[in-house]
Amino acid sequence: MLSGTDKNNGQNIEMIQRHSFPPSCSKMVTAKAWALKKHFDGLPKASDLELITTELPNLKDGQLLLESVFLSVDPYMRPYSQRDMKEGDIMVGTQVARIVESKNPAFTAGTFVVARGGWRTHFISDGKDLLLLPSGWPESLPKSVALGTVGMPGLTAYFGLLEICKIKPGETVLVNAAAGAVGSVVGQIAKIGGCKVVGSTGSDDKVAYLKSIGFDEAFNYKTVASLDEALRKASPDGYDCFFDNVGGEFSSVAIHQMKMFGRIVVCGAVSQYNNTVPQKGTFVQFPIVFKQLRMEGFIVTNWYNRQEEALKALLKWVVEGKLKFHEHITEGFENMPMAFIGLFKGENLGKAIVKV
Ligand SMILES: NC(=O)C1=CN([C@@H]2O[C@H](COP(=O)(O)OP(=O)(O)OC[C@H]3O[C@@H](n4cnc5c(N)ncnc54)[C@H](OP(=O)(O)O)[C@@H]3O)[C@@H](O)[C@H]2O)C=CC1
Ligand SMILES: CCCCC/C=C\CC(=O)/C=C/C=C/C=C/[C@@H](O)CCCC(=O)O
Repeated sequence: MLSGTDKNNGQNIEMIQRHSFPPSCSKMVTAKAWALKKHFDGLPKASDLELITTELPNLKDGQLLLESVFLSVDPYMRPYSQRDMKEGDIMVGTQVARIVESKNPAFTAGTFVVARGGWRTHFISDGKDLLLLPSGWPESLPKSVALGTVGMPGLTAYFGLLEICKIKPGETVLVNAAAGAVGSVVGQIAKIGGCKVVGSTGSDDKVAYLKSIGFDEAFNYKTVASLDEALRKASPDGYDCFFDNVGGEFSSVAIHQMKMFGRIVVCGAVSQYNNTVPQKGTFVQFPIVFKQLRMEGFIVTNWYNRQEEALKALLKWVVEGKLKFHEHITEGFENMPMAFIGLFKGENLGKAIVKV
C-alpha cells in the first residue's frame, strides 16, 4: 500500500497502489478511477485515459470514506494535465460526494460535501479541505449545482465581474462561451448589476437559451458572416467590460471594440487549450494604449478566502430565481472521458456534470 498526497489536491487523499489487497481489510470497497494514460495531444481522446480499479483499505482514526455522486468536468483540466500531471496520475477534479463512513468526529456519515477527490468513484480523506454545502441549501435544489452556479464556475463569474471588471450600472458587458458554466453566470450577474449584456456562443439553441435567461443580445459566432460586424451590431457604442473565456481570434477582434477605459478579464482561453503549436495573434498594444484599457488575468482560487460570502450571494440569487442554471448531465462514471471531450466540441449547455 502506498500512502501520500497526489496532484488532485496537494491535500490528503490516500494514494492506492493498483490492485493492492491489504491483508487486514474486513470490508473491501472497490474504487474506480480515471488515470491519464497518455498526455493529450490536440483534442483529448478517450484512449488517452484509462479506467483503473483499486481496493480501498479500512479507515484509520480521523479518516472518512467518500462516494462520488456528481463529478465535474472542466476545461481547465486540459491545460492543468499538461502542466502539472504525469502519465499514470489520476485526473484532477472536484465532486459532490456522500460520506459513507466516518472515523472523523467532525463529519457524520450521510453528509454531502464538495471534495477535490479527482476522477474517482470512492476515496479516503482526512476531512481537510472538504467543503459543506452552504447553509440554507434547499432540499429541492440539486446538489450538483454546488459544482456549477453555486460552485467554482459561479465564483469565477462573481469575482471576475465584480472584483476584476468592477462593473457599474449602465455599462455594456461582453462575454464569450456565454452559454457555459461560467459565461451564463457572468451574463446574469451583469444583468443583476444593471448592465447591458452581449453573449457569444456556438449554436442557435444556445443563443435562444441566452435570450431566455435575460441576455440583451446574443449571437452564434460559428455562423455570423463577420465577428467584427456581429459585435458592432450588438453594441454600436462598444464595450466597457469584456469577460474573455475563449481567447484567440475572438479576443483579437473584440479588443478593438472596447470603449475608452474598458476592462478585459482574461478568465480562460478554451479555443487555445488543444493547440499543438502556439498560434500567433494580433498585437494588442495599440488599443490598450490609445483606449487606456486594463487587461487582467485571474485564477478563481486566489479569491477562495472570500468564497463563503460569494457562495451565499450566489445561492440567494438562485433561490430568488434571479440566477437561472442549466446542467448538461452525462450518466455514468464510465462516460467521464466523453463528457470531458464534449466541452471542446461545445456539446454542453450550462454546467457539464457526470452523474455516477
Ligand atoms: N480563471 C479561472 O479561474 C477559471 C477559468 N475558467 C475558464 O472559463 C472558460 C469557460 O469555462 P466553463 O464555463 O467551465 O466551460 P463551459 O461550460 O463554457 O464549456 C466550454 C465551452 O467552451 C466553448 N468552446 C469550446 N471550444 C471552443 C473553441 N475552440 N472556440 C470557442 N469556444 C469554444 C463551447 O461553447 P460554444 O458552444 O459556445 O462554443 C463549450 O461549451 C474556460 O476558458 C475555462 O478555462 C473556468 C473556471 C475558472
Ligand atoms: C489550475 C488550472 C491551471 C490551468 C489554467 C488554465 C485555464 C484557466 C482556468 O480554467 C482555471 C481554472 C481554475 C480552476 C480551479 C479549480 C479548483 O476549484 C479546484 C482545482 C482542483 C485542485 O487543484 O485540486
